Amino acid sequence: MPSRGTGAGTRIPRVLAIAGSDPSGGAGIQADLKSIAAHGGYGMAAITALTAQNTRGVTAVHVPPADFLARQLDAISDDITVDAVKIGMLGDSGVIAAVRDWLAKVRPAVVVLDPVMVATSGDRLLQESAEAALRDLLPLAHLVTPNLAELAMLLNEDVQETWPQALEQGRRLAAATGTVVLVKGGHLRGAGCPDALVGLPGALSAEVVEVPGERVDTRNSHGTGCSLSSAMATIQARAGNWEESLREAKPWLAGALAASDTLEVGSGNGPVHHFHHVAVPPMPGAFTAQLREDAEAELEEIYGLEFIGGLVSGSLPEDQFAYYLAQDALYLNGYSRVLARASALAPTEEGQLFWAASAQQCLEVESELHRSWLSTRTVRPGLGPVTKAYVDHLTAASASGSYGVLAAAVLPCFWLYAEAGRTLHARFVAAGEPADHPYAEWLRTYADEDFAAATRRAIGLVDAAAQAAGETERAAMAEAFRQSCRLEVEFFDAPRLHA
Ligand SMILES: Nc1ncnc2c1ncn2[C@@H]1O[C@H](COP(=O)(O)OP(=O)(O)OP(=O)(O)O)[C@@H](O)[C@H]1O
Ligand SMILES: Cc1ncc(COP(=O)(O)O)c(N)n1
Repeated sequence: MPSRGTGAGTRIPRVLAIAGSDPSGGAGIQADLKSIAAHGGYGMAAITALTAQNTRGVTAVHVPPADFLARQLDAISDDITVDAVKIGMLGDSGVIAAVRDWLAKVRPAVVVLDPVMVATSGDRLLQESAEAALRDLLPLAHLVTPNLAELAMLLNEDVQETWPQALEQGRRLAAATGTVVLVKGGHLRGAGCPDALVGLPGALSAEVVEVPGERVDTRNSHGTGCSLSSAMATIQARAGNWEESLREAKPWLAGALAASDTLEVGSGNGPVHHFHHVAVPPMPGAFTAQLREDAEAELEEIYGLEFIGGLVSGSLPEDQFAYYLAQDALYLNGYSRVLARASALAPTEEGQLFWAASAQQCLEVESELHRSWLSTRTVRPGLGPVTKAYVDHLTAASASGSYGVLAAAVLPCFWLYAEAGRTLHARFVAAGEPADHPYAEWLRTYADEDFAAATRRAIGLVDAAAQAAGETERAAMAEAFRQSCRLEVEFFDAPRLHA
């Protein structure tokens, strides 16, 4: 019999699940394949039985002829080296005999046996008459992973209610079979959810190696046993150490349970999220569409500001307009510097060119402000508190070292300004563009199609940066954008408060 239980050293372990099918994807081979892939293995599946089930329970079981399972197993081992095997639902004694023969012939380096008998829903997944045959199969495994009810059934004993009693039962099963037993605390009561490896003297670093865990408050535990045993087989093929394998698999499973709600699968005991640790990049356009949705409140606030109302109607006091222009000029100078930094950080030449051109354009607009608008005005306010806060925020974003964060921080000055400008101009046109309007010339500058086009390109660049970013960086991008939106609102409100 194989006794090593280790296939250490394989780079991508080739892991075979011999198990039943759960068409709803939460347990059985479907869970096994996800779990194997989640741990970096190459998954294979020989199907022992078909079940009709969902998160509420099993409605039918069909076990194909055992000969056909033998054909599947031979087809695999005739061609492929199997680094680890995970065995789940077996159905009946004919299937068990086929698996036993194949194991004896091939002797895979790692064999994990999850003695599936009854589903979480209470439905039988192994004929009662096959229980003895399953017991006889245990010594062919290197690791057996029963839940508390299965542990008791395999020993013909009562189900244990306390953890120390369960561990004692685990010892008896290890002694009876000569394999390492993983005693699982999933069905215990209480806040803790421990698991423990129990082995004969010398098999592990101690006779009982416990890995503690917190109980995750969820009813989505469908397939946890399948997922854990497949994870153990896959990690063991690499690590060659059961204790290390459990220490890696257990927190992963806790994360999969904690993230299970995000899947929204079924109305019963739902599946766990096997790939909770893998970030999925947003679809093109999705990140910036969300930013735009989040900025709606700020845009509405801008439209409601006294400054904006006065600018459109012409009733805005001149000193407030002058203050606004002066702050705009000061802001643009700082803004140009951070745009130049965005150009320096941009990952593509297209982005580099765009931000550099925008930085230059900004300085041109600033000098035009001085030439045409500020030179005729006598009031020269210094750097206002909002202007300073906004430029400081952008400078901090440029010092963050993240191109994505910086690009997101500079975006509202394009986007909110372009949208607000378009609306203001439309209102001015709707009012008949009165000739004696004091701010007519200024309002006309808002109808700039080149600026609208530049805004579209800036949005595209931020979206591309979001797709390339990880989840943490994307969250920082959204936060930098949101803060700039707030500062846009404050910037338009500043003349009322500080002029
Ligand atoms: N609520 C939970 N919080 C954290 N871990 C859990 C929870 N429920 C189960 N587990 C873990 O899931 C794994 C499977 O344990 P369990 O005792 O439920 O086995 P099982 O009954 O064979 O699984 P299944 O529910 O798939 O039949 C163990 O590692 C266990 O600690
Ligand atoms: C095909 C198949 N194999 C195993 C299980 C056990 O999983 P659970 O106890 O979580 O229902 C299952 N329900 N279906």
